[in-house]
Amino acid sequence: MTIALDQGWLARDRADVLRDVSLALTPGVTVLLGANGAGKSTLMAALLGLRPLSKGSVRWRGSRVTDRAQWQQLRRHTGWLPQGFGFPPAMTVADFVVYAAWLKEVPTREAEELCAEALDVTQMAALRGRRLGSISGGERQRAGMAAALVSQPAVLLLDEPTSGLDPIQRARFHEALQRLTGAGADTGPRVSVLLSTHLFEDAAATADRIVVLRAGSVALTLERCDLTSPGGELTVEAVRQATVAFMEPV
Ligand SMILES: Nc1ncnc2c1ncn2[C@@H]1O[C@H](COP(=O)(O)OP(=O)(O)OP(=O)(O)O)[C@@H](O)[C@H]1O
Repeated sequence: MTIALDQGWLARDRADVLRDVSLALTPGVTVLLGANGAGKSTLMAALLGLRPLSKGSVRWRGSRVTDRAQWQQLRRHTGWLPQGFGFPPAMTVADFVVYAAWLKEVPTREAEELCAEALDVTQMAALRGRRLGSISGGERQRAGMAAALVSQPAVLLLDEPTSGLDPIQRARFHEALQRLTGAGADTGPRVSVLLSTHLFEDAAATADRIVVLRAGSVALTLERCDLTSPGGELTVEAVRQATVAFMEPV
């Protein structure tokens, strides 16, 4: 199952925030790199239908998304962890994930099991009774990821989920993502993840492919195999060398 943006243009205040962007999300992790203001969050908002395109279209399961029912279908099958999301501090981790399941209209009889699975994948089960205001930033981001994936979405949009996390919490987040999307994951068909970040380390640890956005346009697309060493390893330095020139201002 894929979500795609076809020749998407989005103009605001006389500037083009997105300029003729075409991108198809396929199973695995697509890491979206780009300088501040390149349009990463706007691209996610466009995929979710939160920003109407001036030109172009979003496609879901091969069809253009045009009417309300189609947008509802897309949203039902898409999880989203927005950048700088405000968490209700008094809510427990488990209640937060249950609430997300309710918002996504997960049937009650399935909700308990799916919440437990989401907490397990994100390694948050031991913290299920803790209030969101009493856990670390990294744990909150993993709770946010659990909430985003509780409805078993086909597509998961993660907007700078590792921003502000220390190296250990970043590694825990990478592990959670690998548990969700990696070979042998027992969550059924592989999820298509779009993860925006400023960290080459995120790309090296998680990317199946890398897309660099520059001034609202796709400047570079690379598959993991384009960058890996003969031993199959993808280093931070290899990501940096391949991408940094494409992030310079135009
Ligand atoms: N609501 C808005 N109205 C007008 N311009 C906007 C709006 N939202 C974003 N922009 C502009 O669109 C451009 C892209 O912003 P966006 O937040 O998508 O970039 P980004 O790549 O996610 O940046 P960052 O890495 O800083 O999060 C910026 O120039 C921004 O000023």
